Amino acid sequence: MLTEIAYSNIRNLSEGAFSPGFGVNLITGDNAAGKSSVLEAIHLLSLGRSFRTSQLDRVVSSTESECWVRGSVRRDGRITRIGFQRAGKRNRFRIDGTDATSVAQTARTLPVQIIHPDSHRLLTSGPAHRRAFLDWGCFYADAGFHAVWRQYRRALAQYNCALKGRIDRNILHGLEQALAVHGEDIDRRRRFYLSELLASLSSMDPLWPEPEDRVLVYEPGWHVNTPLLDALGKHRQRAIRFGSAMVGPHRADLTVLHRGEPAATALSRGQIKRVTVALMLTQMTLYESNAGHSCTLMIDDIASELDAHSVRLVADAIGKRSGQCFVSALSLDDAQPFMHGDHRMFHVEHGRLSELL
Ligand SMILES: Nc1ncnc2c1ncn2[C@@H]1O[C@H](COP(=O)(O)OP(=O)(O)OP(=O)(O)O)[C@@H](O)[C@H]1O
Repeated sequence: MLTEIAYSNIRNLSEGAFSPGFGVNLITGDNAAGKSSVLEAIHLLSLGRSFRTSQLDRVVSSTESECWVRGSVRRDGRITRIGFQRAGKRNRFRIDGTDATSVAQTARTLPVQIIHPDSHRLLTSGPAHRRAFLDWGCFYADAGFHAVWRQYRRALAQYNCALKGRIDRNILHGLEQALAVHGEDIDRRRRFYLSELLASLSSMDPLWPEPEDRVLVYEPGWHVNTPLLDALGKHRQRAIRFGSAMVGPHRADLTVLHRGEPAATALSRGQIKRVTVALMLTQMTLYESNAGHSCTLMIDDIASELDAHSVRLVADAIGKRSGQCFVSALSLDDAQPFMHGDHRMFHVEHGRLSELL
């Protein structure tokens, strides 16, 4: 768990620090006070990226050229200090006073999961969101996944360059072999992870409308009964025409069906949000039971578009797990359903955070 956090120049947060508690940490404040920016700081500390934008420069205070976040993480009685700095176009990650070799190190030290107003895009937007969801689970559940995934991405980038004729096309076949080996490995790992996730889904049944009608369909990104190498060869001419690989795990998808129809069109907006929360919480609790330690959960403005009953269901589902959680809300009234057990309250005003005692 995160025991200390300090930050500088994250959007409207100039400089600040606080000590969150083990249970629920409520962060209240008016619109534009800086609540989401506090959660963004924690997200940056773990993953070096924002959950709101892919352009990190937007996160740095507009009048400054750099930002940083530092934190202390306690696990099994040991404290690890981690840090993230964005200066100019450069990101730097630190662990216990030395540069981290990759962001995977800080991500594993402080696993985080965030549920925010756009999380429903997991169901309503393109397959990239669902692949990211699957790969989040694989990354934390499977120590070997990240290395294979990187090898695949590297081979894919080279393959796409060769398809466009930027490098020698004679190497296409060799690259297809590398893509097939790593791609089938990714697929095997995703399938294994998914089987575990499916077995755990029932723990969040109260959040699903008619859970008995729920079906999740995984599509690997190429024809199921064909070896990936053959599929790549078969689609090579099309790939040359479009300048990118047509098949492979980078084209995978996971469709959630409700009564046989895609949940994105069969369910209401509020139901989609509940199902999204159910999927993300299942993923987190699965991680926590496999890893034996908790993940830091952040919930940004959950009340938006959910009725009181749905908020209560989400709060009950969250209350079942023990572990650190940050909840942002406009008022203490909105946050009331989450105030169970051990909780601390913080208030943000014009980018300044203080604890409510
Ligand atoms: N790069 C930046 N530099 C300075 N301020 C910024 C920057 N990016 C955004 N802001 C401002 O920071 C403020 C805080 O935004 P934030 O989204 O954290 O507020 P919030 O409390 O979560 O609001 P809401 O309840 O409306 O979601 C806003 O006024 C926003 O315009």
